[in-house]
Amino acid sequence: MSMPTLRRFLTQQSGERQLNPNLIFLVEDIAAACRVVGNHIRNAAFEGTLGLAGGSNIQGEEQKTLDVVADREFARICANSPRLAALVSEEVDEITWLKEPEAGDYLLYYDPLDGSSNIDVNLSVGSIFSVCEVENDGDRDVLKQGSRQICAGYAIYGPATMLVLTMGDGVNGFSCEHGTGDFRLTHPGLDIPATTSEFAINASRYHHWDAPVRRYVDECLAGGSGPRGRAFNMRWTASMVADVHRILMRGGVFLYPSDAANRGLGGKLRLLYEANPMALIVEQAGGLASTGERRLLDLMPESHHQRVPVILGSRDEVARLEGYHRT
Ligand SMILES: O=P(O)(O)OC[C@H]1O[C@](O)(COP(=O)(O)O)[C@@H](O)[C@@H]1O
Ligand SMILES: [Mg+2]
Ligand SMILES: [Mg+2]
Repeated sequence: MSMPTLRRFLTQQSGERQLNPNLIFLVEDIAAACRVVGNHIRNAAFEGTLGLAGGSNIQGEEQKTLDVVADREFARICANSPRLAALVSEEVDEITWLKEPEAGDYLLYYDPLDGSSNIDVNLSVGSIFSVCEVENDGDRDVLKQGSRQICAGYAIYGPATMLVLTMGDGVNGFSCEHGTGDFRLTHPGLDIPATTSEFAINASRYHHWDAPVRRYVDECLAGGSGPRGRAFNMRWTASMVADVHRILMRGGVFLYPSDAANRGLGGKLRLLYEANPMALIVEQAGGLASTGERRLLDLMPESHHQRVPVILGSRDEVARLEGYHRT
């Protein structure tokens, strides 16, 4: 079975799908950053980087030392990319401008370490990223609709490190080969089944949920004798990357909805570097991604750390949830 490297995959796209060499450089830098972050995570006990960093980010969340390390590595490695104009990171309050933006330059949005509450218990975590293009010379607007993303992906640091990538033409999974460090195409053409019997939600928030979400989960939990007429399974890892990865591998639906406790903040997950990249990946793999009321990729961002409700995964379940929100 042929397993081309990420470089070979990116450079072999032909015809209309041919990629700009500067975008290839950037994706390779992102992959290098993910490889380095994965190594730091694996060596954290030796490097003394487990535990809290002692500060908090703009979201008021306590930073883990590895949140800070991962952010620094992304910035250090990707800043080499020739046409990268700006970085928007979960861990940095302001936008980092690397150059005067020109039309065709790139904007990189990233969550350097996702699911960081799992770090100290040695469970799967990841990094999420998204790339948009500067439209006009001098344009410093980073608030782009998700549908304008030209590339999105994530790395999962699990039993194997994997990079899952879309360049707007399907979704492909690359595994990091231990020893060479090469990312090789091991999971081409990922496709989310339209139907599923598995959902993922933090059920400890049940008492905060709105009626449509309660209805959906209650119906799933009712099993074979309930309105859905079949048994559902439930999984929640508290790492969006791990939960979305499972959905790409075997289907499912993921919910971090708006609820009575997070509505004032807009939701929990961040639009530009969590929801949008995952929404593009899920749609490109044949699934749907919604706030419950609207397609995520159509939202017009209002601020670069904006939070949103997220419901994504297998088409039939997301469509059903949207239906419950309409009634
Ligand atoms: O702790 P909760 O409420 O279950 O939230 C878990 C969610 O928060 C997140 O950890 C947020 O990501 P960060 O670790 O980047 O802040 C998601 O990965 C995950 O889905
Ligand atoms: Mg995150
Ligand atoms: Mg994070």
